Amino acid sequence: MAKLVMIRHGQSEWNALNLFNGWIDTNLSEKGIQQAKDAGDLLAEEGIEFDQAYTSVLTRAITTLHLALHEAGQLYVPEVKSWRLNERHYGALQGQNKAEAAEKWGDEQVHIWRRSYDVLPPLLDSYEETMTVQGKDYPAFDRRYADVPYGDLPLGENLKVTLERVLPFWYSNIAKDLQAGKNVVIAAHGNSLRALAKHIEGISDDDILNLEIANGQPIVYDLAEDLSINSKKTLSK
Ligand SMILES: O=C(O)[C@H](O)COP(=O)(O)O
Repeated sequence: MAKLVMIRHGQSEWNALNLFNGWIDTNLSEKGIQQAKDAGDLLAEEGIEFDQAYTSVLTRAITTLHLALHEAGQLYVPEVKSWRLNERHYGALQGQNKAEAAEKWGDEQVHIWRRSYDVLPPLLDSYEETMTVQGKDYPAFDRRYADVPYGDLPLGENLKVTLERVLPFWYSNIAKDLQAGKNVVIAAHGNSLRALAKHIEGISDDDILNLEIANGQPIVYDLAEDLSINSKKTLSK
């Protein structure tokens, strides 16, 4: 039996501003830093000893992993970062305000873009190096993606496409560790984790619309050797 813990990063600066974040690299807000530390306290209380950690190549998830592991006294745990665990790419919505988008396109359309399984958001026309929001430059695509084959970089993703790029990494790394009985922690993003939860829990394309994952609240799965779920619980303060 192995434990899999999934943590959505703490609140980001763009979550706080209600902006579509996606692949844009933003920091944790003060609240997000506290949420990440709280997640570490909860894991310490739970007494889980991790063998392997995974995260994306986005700062908000990496920082969350480090703060949580530090708080849990397990910063030494080996970690692997992969672009495949990144947030879903929000296409041309990235950097836009979610409430303003709802005023422009309607609540229902924006909800479909945010939560449907297979409707794509408006796509970018081309890869942008950086984007400027509120006078600040943010890297969009940079050297952290140098090893990703050009055609694999998204111009916008729905949850289905997100799952399709998460799954190769699940099979090549995470599932193997779990089958070997290792306890694994993944610090990632609302939608890359929804995609993984869909796969692990066998959630239907329709029901996945209703799954929300909160910032900084660890989800603990106890998994059998065939990766079926013995139990699942969400930790919160
Ligand atoms: O990318 C984002 O904006 C968030 O991390 C997730 O946003 P959502 O809840 O709108 O999918």
